[in-house]
Amino acid sequence: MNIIVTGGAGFIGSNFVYLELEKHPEDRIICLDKLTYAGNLATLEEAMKNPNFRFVKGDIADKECVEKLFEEEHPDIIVNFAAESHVDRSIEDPGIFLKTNIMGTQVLMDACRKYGIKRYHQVSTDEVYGDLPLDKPDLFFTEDTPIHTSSPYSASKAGADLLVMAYHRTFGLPVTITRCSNNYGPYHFPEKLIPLIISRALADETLPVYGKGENVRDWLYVKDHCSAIDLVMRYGREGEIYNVGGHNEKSNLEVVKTVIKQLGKPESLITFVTDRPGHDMRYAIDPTKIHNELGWLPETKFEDGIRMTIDWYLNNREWWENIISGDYRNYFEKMYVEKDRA
Ligand SMILES: Cc1cn([C@H]2C[C@H](O)[C@@H](COP(=O)(O)OP(=O)(O)O[C@H]3O[C@H](C)C(=O)[C@H](O)[C@H]3O)O2)c(=O)[nH]c1=O
Repeated sequence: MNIIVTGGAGFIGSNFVYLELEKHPEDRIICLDKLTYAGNLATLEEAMKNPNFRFVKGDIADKECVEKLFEEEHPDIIVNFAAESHVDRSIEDPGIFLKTNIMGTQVLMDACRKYGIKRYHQVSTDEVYGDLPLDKPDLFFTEDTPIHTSSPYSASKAGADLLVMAYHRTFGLPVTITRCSNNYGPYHFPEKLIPLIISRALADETLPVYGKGENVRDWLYVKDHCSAIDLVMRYGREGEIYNVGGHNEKSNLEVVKTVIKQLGKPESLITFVTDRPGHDMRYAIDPTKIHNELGWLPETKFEDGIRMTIDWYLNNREWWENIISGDYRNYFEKMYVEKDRA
């Protein structure tokens, strides 16, 4: 099969490219990526050596570029990872989130209708469900939980999900959606909590924790997430949504302290900073449906996953040091350090 992976130079997309090349050597993987600040060709260096892999630089919201690729590659499956994903950035500047996450999804699906495909798979997020309270630990997001978004980011992802389901109902497009909890693992861009804490702790810099650090996230090792997507896009039922979660709920402070401890750094680096506006309190996923229908379960315990992740960052310093020594450093200072002083 020919599979177009959009956003394949980003965090989850690149992990997915590697999983597909290894698990399905019979398939051809075409990566379409705009190479925004969060995309990185260095991440795909190994994939580039594989004759079954092709990289194309382009924007999913660019109709001409997308149609040209469909004409060249005759894809069977499209997996859409391409998205602006950072909640804080969406609060600063929502426009690009709507353009890429919603309009980009529309352009891709229109191409699917025009040229015909076997499956369009949308990679979505549990943030579309909003949040859960801390004092009701037995509540989880299921696929029937109503959409209730908090940030421009989650609203844009929810808008895209609604559009995907509308294309299924109205045009009969063979679609599936997965909604995942927070991913962590190799190639995670160091603006996100875990890699940010690792990279800053290694440099003995302050570690910004929003509010009191009580917010809870359900951490999912990225490779487990990728294997779930692989199953759903091949064997999931058309028109269905599948939640993908790790059952690894941790408060942000717990996560930060775990990383600091493993790196042998002092807790005095922790700095409590102004909270994120509209900050979701708790995410927790019930993955019963994907387990019952497709036999998927997360394989990686948080204790193992975080150790592997820290080791990866220790062994791949060049990858993230190149990122944080560039423009991103200025962005970070503006977003966190100045805010902290205010
Ligand atoms: C960057 C940063 C974050 N935080 C807090 C904010 C959150 O409660 C938690 C994780 O934040 P992060 O921005 O890494 O991830 P989320 O906002 O939970 O969203 C992530 O997971 C979902 C599922 C997606 O869909 C998003 O695309 C993805 O970015 O740590 C801090 O306390 N300090 C910091 O410096």
